[in-house]
Amino acid sequence: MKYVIGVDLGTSSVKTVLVNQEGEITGEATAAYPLIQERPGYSEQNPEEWVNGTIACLKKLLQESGVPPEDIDGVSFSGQMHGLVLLDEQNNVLRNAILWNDTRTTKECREIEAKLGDKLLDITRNAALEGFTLPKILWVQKHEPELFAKAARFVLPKDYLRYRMTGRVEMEISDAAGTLLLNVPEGAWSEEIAQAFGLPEGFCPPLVGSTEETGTLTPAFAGESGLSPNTRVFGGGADNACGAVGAGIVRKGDAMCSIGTSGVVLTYEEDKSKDFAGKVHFFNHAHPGAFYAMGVTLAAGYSLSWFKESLAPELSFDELLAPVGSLPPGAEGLLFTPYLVGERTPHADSVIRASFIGLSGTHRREHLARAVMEGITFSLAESVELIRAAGVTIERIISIGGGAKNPVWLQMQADIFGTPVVSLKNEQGPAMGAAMMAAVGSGWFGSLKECADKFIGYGKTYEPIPANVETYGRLFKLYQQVYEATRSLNEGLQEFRG
Ligand SMILES: Nc1ncnc2c1ncn2[C@@H]1O[C@H](COP(=O)(O)OP(=O)(O)O)[C@@H](O)[C@H]1O
Ligand SMILES: O=C(CO)[C@@H](O)[C@H](O)COP(=O)(O)O
Repeated sequence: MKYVIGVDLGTSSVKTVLVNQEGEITGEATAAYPLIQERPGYSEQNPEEWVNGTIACLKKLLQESGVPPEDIDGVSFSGQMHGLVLLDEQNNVLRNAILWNDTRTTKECREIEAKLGDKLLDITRNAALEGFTLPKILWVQKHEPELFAKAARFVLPKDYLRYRMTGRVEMEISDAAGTLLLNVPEGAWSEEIAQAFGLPEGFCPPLVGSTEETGTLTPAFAGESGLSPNTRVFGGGADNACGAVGAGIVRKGDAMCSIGTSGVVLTYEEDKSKDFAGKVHFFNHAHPGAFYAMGVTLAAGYSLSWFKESLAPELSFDELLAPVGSLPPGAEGLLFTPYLVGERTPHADSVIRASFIGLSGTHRREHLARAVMEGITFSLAESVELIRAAGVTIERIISIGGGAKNPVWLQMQADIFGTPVVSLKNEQGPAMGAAMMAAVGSGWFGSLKECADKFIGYGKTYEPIPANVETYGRLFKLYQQVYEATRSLNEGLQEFRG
């Protein structure tokens, strides 16, 4: 039997999975690493931690599985998006990586908008957000000019890890899409943008595709990890592209709803001219020539885990949610907006905070829990609405993440989105998507579509219940008013925040 490895380089940990030719996970290892948060809004990591964590995982994977290294055909990656890793001429790391959830770059975003005007959307198809990479580059250029003068190129987190494994500096395209330096429809670096911000020649590394081979392991990395130096290494993808591949979102009409710590609604797109006016992200997919549109709710599962930790830490999620199914849609007049850490889609707003609206003396803990689940789903429904408004037909939504573990929530998603919602039989997340890229790269399948047909099994389908769809339609209109109604209140409260 042959194997591939998927490496999911996340924000809090790296997870590696060993997958056989049947698509079965035969080994798994994770290693955590810290966030460095020196000031409010700052979020950094030391790239060396990613490399050390990955080596530890690979060693464990080999030891525990007993699989001979020569039977592992290939390795590929899923990466936390947008993080800036600056390299000097010799490819030494110049400073800690500045991560996707670092929000120090509001000024730089406004500068990008002022300098590029309409060209920003025409070329990158995305709005300037603090999380993206170009604003981080401009921040270093402005605040650390001596260090920036030494910067020869930049890479993203998983591309740095791949460089350390192969010795080749390349950037994979689905991840490059989140830099604001890529011409997304053309799938090529935008020289115009690089020049507009005075970035040196060669600053953007050569692009590679997700299933494209990027060499084999260096003898040094093979020695440290225990893998064979003949192991082939493939491009990989942005974590959301890998999540989509791992959920089988590789065909027109397919959409994904992921409720993890954050929440994502994502649709597969083939038309590169599709115009979302920057209201949702539009990125290159891992499938060559394809794209995806994506809306993000920053505190999705996080809102429910905050609620559980604050009000019922002694209960499991299943215990907390057990009474929720007997309540009617709307939790008897209670709405929740999930803005615990600000929001991204449809309101890119770091100041807004969450609200319960309509709280009454008759409400009990289960009403609040239901309102939180509904509020998270309404927020994701705003992304669904924006994507549909651009003319996209969504035939079914594959639901993944912690939120897909609860059948009441899956039915709620079908009723609020007004679309059949399908769970996966054996969900493995972005690491599986990464392994699938290695499987296709290794020649096991002709395409990611073929691989998805073999590796991914669907579970139950939840059909929308017409009476609930009607009730939620009315509640959604009220929910959508809460943002504007609470915006200036939150601006006023900002000075009192800890
Ligand atoms: N049994 C459950 N029922 C409903 N929601 C759950 C359950 N378990 C976890 N969750 C939700 O899923 C979230 C975690 O999802 P997960 O996909 O593991 O997130 P991540 O990988 O981003 O940490 C939690 O914050 C919680 O809101
Ligand atoms: O910023 C984005 C996408 O635009 C995030 O999806 C990060 O890529 C999240 O990484 P993890 O939380 O999955 O580590």
